[in-house]
Amino acid sequence: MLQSPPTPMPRIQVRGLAIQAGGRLVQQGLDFDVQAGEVLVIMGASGCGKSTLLRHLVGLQRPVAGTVRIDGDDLHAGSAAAQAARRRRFGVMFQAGALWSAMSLGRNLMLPLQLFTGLDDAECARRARYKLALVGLDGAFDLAPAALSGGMRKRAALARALVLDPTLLLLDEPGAGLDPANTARLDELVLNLRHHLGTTVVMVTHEIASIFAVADRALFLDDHAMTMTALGPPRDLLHSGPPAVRAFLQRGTGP
Ligand SMILES: Nc1ncnc2c1ncn2[C@@H]1O[C@H](COP(=O)(O)OP(=O)(O)OP(=O)(O)O)[C@@H](O)[C@H]1O
Repeated sequence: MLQSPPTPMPRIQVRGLAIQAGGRLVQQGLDFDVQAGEVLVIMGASGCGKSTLLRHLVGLQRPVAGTVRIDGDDLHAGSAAAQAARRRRFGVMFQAGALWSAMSLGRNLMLPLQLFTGLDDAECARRARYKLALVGLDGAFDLAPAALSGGMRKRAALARALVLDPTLLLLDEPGAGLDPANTARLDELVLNLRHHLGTTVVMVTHEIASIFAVADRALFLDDHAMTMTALGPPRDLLHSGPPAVRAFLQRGTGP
C-alpha cells in the first residue's frame, strides 16, 4: 500500500493561542504553522495585535492560553537556560530597530557574537563586516548609528538580526518609515536570505506591496473578531478571501 510522505515538522507551531497586551485580550484561538523556508506575513489593522503576536512567537511574552512550539519544543518549557538557548535560534528586528548609539555600527554587530559565541575579536569583526556587506553597508563598519540615514539604519538593524546566523528571522515592520525604493530593497534582502540560506521568515507589515512581494502565505488578524480570519497566499486571499481581507489587500492594488 502506498504511504503518504511524512509531513515535515513545522519550524513554528501555534495552537489555541490567546494573547494579551496591556492586560487586555487582543487575539485568541490562533492556530497556524510556519514551515521551514517559508515567508509568512502577519497583517491586519493597526492595533489588532501583530507586534504582540510576534513577541509571543519569540517567547518575550507568555500566552494567556495555548502554545508556541519551535522545532517541536514548547517555547516556555524547560530551564531558563534551555529557554534562552532556544531563543538564540531567532534573529529579531523590532520596530524601533534599536542600535546602541555609543558604539560604532561594527561594534553593534560584534556584540552578540562576543556575548554568545566565544569567537575572538578578529573573527567577530570579520563576521560583522560580512553581514554589513550582505545588506549593502560595506564600508559602514566605523560609522556611528547617528550618521546613518533611516534606510541605512533599518538595513543595519537587519544585519544585526542576522549576525548569529539565525535560521528563523522575525521582523516587525521593517519597511516602516522608508520610501518605496528602500522598502523594496529590504523585501529583496529578505527573499535573498530565504533563497540562499533557507531562512524561515515571519514578518509583520502594513505595506501591501511588501505583502505581495515576499509572502508565501499571509495571516490576517481581525481586530473586531479578535482572531485570525484568513491564512493563505496573498493572491488567493485578494481574490477569494473574506470581504474584510479582500478590502485590506485591495488598498494597494487600485488604479
Ligand atoms: N504595553 C501596553 N500597554 C497597554 N496597551 C498596549 C500595550 N502594548 C500594546 N497595547 C495595545 O494592544 C493592542 C495591540 O498592540 P500591538 O502593538 O500588538 O498592535 P499592532 O497590530 O502591532 O499595531 P500597529 O500596526 O499599530 O503597530 C493595541 O491596541 C495597543 O494599543
